[in-house]
Amino acid sequence: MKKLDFGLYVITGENYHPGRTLEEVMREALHGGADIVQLRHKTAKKDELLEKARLLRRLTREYGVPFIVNDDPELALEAEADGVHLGQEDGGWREARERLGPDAIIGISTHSLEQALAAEDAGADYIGVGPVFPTETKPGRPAVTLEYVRQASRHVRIPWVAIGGIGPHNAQQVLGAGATRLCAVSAIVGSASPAQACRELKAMIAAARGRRNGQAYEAGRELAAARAAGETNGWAAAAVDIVLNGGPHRTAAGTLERLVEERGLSGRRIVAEADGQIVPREEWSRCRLRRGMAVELVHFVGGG
Ligand SMILES: Cc1ncc(COP(=O)(O)OP(=O)(O)O)c(N)n1
Ligand SMILES: Cc1ncsc1CCOP(=O)(O)O
Ligand SMILES: [Mg+2]
Repeated sequence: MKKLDFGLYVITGENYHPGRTLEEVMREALHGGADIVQLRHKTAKKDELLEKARLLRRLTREYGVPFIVNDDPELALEAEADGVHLGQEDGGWREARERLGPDAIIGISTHSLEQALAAEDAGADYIGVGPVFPTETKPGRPAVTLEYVRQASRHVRIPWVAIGGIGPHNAQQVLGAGATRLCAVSAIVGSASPAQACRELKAMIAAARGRRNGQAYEAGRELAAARAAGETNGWAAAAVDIVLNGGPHRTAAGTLERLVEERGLSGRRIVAEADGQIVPREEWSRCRLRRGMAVELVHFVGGG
C-alpha cells in the first residue's frame, strides 16, 4: 500500500555545493529532516546518474524516506527508486505508470489549476505547484505566484507541494497561502548547513500545520456545540461563504486573523473591515467569519 506522507521535499542541485560531495550534503539534509528526496541532474550522463541514484537509494533507505528520480522512469527502475517525477513537457505519464506499476510514486509538475486537475485525473500521486517565485534553478520558467498556491489549497485533492525560490526567508508566505508541503533545492543544498535549513523549514511547516489543525479542531468543537444547540448555519460551519473584497469566497479560515493568513497577507500593512466596520488588528483573532459576511482586506503597497 502506497503511503505518501511528507512535509519537506529536497531535490539535489550539484551546482550549489562546489567542494562538497552529494553524499555529504544530502546526508545532512536527511539528518535535518528531509522527508522525501529527488535526484535531479539535468546534464549528467547515464552512468553518472545511475551511480548517484544508487548512492541516494542507499542513503534514503538508511533514513527510511522515499527516493524519487527526475525525468527518467527507466533510471528509477534500475536504481530501485520509489518513483519518478515528470513535468508537463516530459509527457509519458501513462507509460511511466505502466512501466513502474501501481505502487510507484508518480509526481507531476503543474503551473496552473487546470494542469493540476488534469494531473489528478491522470493518476498522479502528488503534484508540484510552481515555481512559486522566480528561481535560478529553473531559469526561463515564469513564476506562478502565491495566487496558484491559494487555488491549489482550495481545489487540489491529492498531495501537492509548493516549489520554486522557497527558503526560510519566504516560506511563511507560502504556508500562509495554504501550502502544507514545501520543496527546495538551492535554499537547502546551497546552504552552509543543509541540516539547519531543513530544520528551519520543517519547524515552519509543523507550525503552519498545527495552526491549521487547531483551527479545524476549534471549528469542529464549535460546530458540535452549535449542532447540540440546534444551530445549523452561521459562524460554526467549518467552511463559510463570505463576500471578500466584493467577490464570493469560500473559506474555512474561521476568523479574520486566519483569513489574512490564508490570503498570504500576514505581516503586511492591512486595514480590515467586516460588514462595513473597521476591525482593529488586536480584534482579528476574535472576529469570527459568518456566512454572508462582507469582508474588505485593503493592503498598502510600497511606502515613503
Ligand atoms: C517536486 C518537483 N516539482 C517540480 C519539478 C520540475 O519538473 P519539470 O517541470 O519536469 O522540470 P525539470 O525538473 O525536469 O527541469 C520537479 N523536478 N520536482
Ligand atoms: C525544478 C523546479 N521546478 C519548478 S521550480 C524548480 C526549481 C526549484 O529550485 P529552488 O528551490 O532552488 O528554487
Ligand atoms: Mg522534467
